[in-house]
Amino acid sequence: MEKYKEVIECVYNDVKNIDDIGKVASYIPELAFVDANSFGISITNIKNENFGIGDFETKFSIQSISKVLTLSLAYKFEGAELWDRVDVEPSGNPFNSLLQLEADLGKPRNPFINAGAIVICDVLVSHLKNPKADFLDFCREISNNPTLNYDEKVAESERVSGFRNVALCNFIKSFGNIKNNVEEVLDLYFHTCSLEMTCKELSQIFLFLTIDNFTTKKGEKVITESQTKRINAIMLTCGFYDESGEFAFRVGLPGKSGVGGGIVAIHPDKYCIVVWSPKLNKKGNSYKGMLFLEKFTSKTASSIF
Ligand SMILES: NC(=O)CC[C@H](N)C(=O)O
Repeated sequence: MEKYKEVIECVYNDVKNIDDIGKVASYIPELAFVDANSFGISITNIKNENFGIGDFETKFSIQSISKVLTLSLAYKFEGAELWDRVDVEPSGNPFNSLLQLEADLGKPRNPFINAGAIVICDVLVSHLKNPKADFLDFCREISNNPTLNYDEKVAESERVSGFRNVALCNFIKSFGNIKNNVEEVLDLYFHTCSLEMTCKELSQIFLFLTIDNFTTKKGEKVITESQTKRINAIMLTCGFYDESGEFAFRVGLPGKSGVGGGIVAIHPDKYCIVVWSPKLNKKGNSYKGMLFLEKFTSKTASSIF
């Protein structure tokens, strides 16, 4: 941890005051109220040792980072059958695009674009008695953190402004790939996106994808080793929408971003690192977050390649 700590302090100070060309997401009105200059980093290693700097203990909206959590639970339920409903190919398109869905007959390219995550939420609605409460329980259990919660204001803001997501869900349903009621599926989707966590909490919850054979405090396995490998692979190839290649090229770790400005990156068997800076580049990924991680993995020579 000492080696990482020194590099994090140094890169944090380097990146903190650079001219940030990004813009805070405002298409979900509630997200625009964030302090645009927030900047936090947290790293947790497989021994559960943690180090953080800056605003690493401030809660923010994790947005699409939640797509990894919903996928994990749906994969646990369905196993390999899940891939009949959603593919595992990079889309090369923006996260909220409708473009490929018609040609692909309502089967989303991957679970980390909005279309794919909406199908994953439909799978969860089919399996869970109380989808919102049960999914939250799953997150609380794998993180051993009973304080995790949704931000109802953000969820409501998404509901009233989520025209594209409503379109996506209805369009996919027209192909038969949404089995439940559209409102119920979207209600779960908007809530999962509204989950709020700190950088520290995020770097801890994702230990289940960092550590082989991870078990919860109750001694239960979350997903199998093979499932862990596959989810990390999808993060590497699809975690940053049409900038996934760029992230793999510059940072070299499996990761996932959200329009709240958070990025989670995993070095399997070593650590999980999280950066939060709300100003986003044109592809919807945190501008400073990507820069920080590029410098961090370069200086520590700790990418997976
Ligand atoms: N990329 C993201 O973080 C997008 C999530 C956002 N809730 C949406 O549905 O548009």
